[in-house]
Amino acid sequence: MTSFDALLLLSFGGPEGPDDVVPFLENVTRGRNIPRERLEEVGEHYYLFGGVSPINALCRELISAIEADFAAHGVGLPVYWGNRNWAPYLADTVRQMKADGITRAAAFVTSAYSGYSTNDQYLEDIARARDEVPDAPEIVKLPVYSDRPGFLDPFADAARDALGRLPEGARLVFTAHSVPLSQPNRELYVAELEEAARAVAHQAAPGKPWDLVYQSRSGPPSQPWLEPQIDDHLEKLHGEGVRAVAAVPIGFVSDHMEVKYDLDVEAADRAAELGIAFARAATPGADPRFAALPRELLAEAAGERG
Ligand SMILES: CC1=C(CCC(=O)O)c2cc3nc(cc4[nH]c(cc5[nH]c(cc1n2)c(C)c5CCC(=O)O)c(CCC(=O)O)c4C)C(CCC(=O)O)=C3C
Ligand SMILES: [Fe+2]
Repeated sequence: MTSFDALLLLSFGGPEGPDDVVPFLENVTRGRNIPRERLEEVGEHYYLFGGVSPINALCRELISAIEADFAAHGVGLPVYWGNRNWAPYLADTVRQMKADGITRAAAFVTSAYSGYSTNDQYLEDIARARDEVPDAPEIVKLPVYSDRPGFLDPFADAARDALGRLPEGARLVFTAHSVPLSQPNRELYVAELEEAARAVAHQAAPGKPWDLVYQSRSGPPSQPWLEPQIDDHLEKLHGEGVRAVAAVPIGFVSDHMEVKYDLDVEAADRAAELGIAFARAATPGADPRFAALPRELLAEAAGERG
């Protein structure tokens, strides 16, 4: 760990009250060609929860769990937190790190996969934030971790738990955030999602069928995105006689708005209409095994540098 002097938790950010919702959505979608109706619809999801996204509280919980893991293993690094789209903004965090004398930080991102939205865009965030701060500390993004037990094992337990709440013969349905087919590195994102889903299915329900589908589609209807969407897939499964579904949000690390609304409200409603029993598996969140990942990745990254 000697080659790093801080850990940076890098996340998406979310609104913390009703007045934050519109400016947050403007930050997220600046220059991204998202239809106005879609934004108004997503705004309503946030207002339904008092304008508060769950994501910032989840980051605070994860930081506490990482700090506990560091303390238990004698790692003395401070943990910083910065976001792409809401306070604490990454540039402000980098400025604070500089003021504190940090020279070389490792970044743990709250997204496990390769792909533009899930990896490359966070690298752009780091570069932009560093540009804003004179003599900014070096920031090295830790590798993607969708194949690590610290990420997969909590999902496997959660998938088993969700199946346990359903009648026999329930189908495991993994979900991830859809992205445009034109997005750079989309193939890598999909390949890693399939690998992760296969590994969790193998642990939670060996030999049973499973599916990988998508959720939270955005963008103009004319633009093709990854499919099928979970709602359409529920209909198809219903047609095949499936009467129970355990949804596993393998594309996410915590229960943020896409999970709380798009799965727990929207997909759950659709399942109820179809007469499908529906259970949603928990995400890793602040699971100690997940919170140990930054330390494990740090040790590997430091080791590689000798
Ligand atoms: C792959 C992926 C992840 C997983 C990786 C990761 O976790 O980073 C993710 C996470 C998240 N996405 C989030 C929120 C939003 N994403 C949007 C829009 C978009 N997401 C996209 C992709 C992804 N998004 C894309 C291709 C767009 C279109 C615009 C663009 O090309 O950028 C919009 C605009 C409205 C809408 O169109 O939905 C919002 C509000 C939140 C916060 C939730 C909370 O507040 O709890 C989180 C964690
Ligand atoms: Fe998103």
